[in-house]
Amino acid sequence: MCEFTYAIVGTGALGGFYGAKLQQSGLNVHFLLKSDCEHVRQHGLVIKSVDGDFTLPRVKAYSDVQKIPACDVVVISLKTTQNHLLPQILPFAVKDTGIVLVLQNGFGIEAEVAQIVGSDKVIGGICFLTANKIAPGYIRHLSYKNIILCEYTQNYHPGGITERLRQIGKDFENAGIPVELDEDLLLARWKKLVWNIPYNGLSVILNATTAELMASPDSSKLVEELMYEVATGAKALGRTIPDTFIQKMLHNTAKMTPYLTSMKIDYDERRPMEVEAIFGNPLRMVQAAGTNLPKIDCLYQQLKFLDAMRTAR
Ligand SMILES: NC(=O)c1ccc[n+]([C@@H]2O[C@H](COP(=O)([O-])OP(=O)(O)OC[C@H]3O[C@@H](n4cnc5c(N)ncnc54)[C@H](OP(=O)(O)O)[C@@H]3O)[C@@H](O)[C@H]2O)c1
Ligand SMILES: CC(C)(CO)[C@@H](O)C(=O)[O-]
Repeated sequence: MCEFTYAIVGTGALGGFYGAKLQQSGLNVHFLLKSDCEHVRQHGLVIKSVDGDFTLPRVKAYSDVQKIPACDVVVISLKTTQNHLLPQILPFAVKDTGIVLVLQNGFGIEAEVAQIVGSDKVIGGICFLTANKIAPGYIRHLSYKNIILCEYTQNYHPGGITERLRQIGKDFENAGIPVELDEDLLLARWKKLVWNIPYNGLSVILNATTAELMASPDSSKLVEELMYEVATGAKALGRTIPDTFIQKMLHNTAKMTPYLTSMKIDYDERRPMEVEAIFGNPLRMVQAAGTNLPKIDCLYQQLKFLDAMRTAR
């Protein structure tokens, strides 16, 4: 089987980390950047990682997508707030026989990408990573790194384990990233929302770290109630999230090093927050199935208000 070539669309914390690991393992990786392009072209990428630091002094860095050779796998690692750019990017970056791998948080992005490239070209990846970009081309990897990979199919029907899924999985595994292949993208995405909905949302509204949210009986109760409401949403779409999964998330997060969510960092730095991908899209899908999620909806309205205030002030 031929070696896949990779394009990283958005070389920030997540794209920079995974892209650098793939290149370090010997693969041919092309990096699309915006403000950091010139710096990275000159100095490469620096990864400061709990697993060991490394530098890639030479990387193929581009600011113009039309200059990237079409690749076998195009990894979307922009913030979802920039996804309106994808129709201008993806048709150039992906080969006719290629695949688009969505590594962003949230729900419903694969369906949007399928509108651009076709539903047979889309794979979803759920990332358990804590990393930040702390300077141009400088990424700090704090903990976790594993990915769940799933085929996307129209209407999120379980997609099976395909050969191409296995090959991408192997590429990441060879790069030192633990990968799980799963058949059910919809369930995997909703399980990730069990974490992102309460912690991302409440960290902004209550101005708190994960540790602070878990230390107070009031906020930890709210976290738990929101998690159960996510499970209700998944159930409305025909998927079951077991209680044991929720209890494990609560337990693991309580033990986690105090963590400022990416939504909180975006809010504090006055950047747009990923409100639609993490809250709006899942809420709309569940509402279309006839179910309301009042606590999540309340959080969504508050976050939308704060997001709008960022540009109004
Ligand atoms: N970081 C994590 O640990 C983590 C974990 C799980 C999931 N995620 C998800 O992964 C996604 C990416 O998050 P992130 O933390 O990696 O964000 P990030 O550090 O902000 O990276 C996004 C990158 O995209 C670049 N970009 C924006 N517009 C661009 C354009 N037109 N062309 C090329 N590059 C462009 C940005 O460059 P500029 O800085 O120049 O704007 C930035 O470096 C999000 O959906 C997030 O929720 C992240
Ligand atoms: C949940 C998380 C903190 C760690 O897996 C991270 O993946 C994230 O911010 O979504």
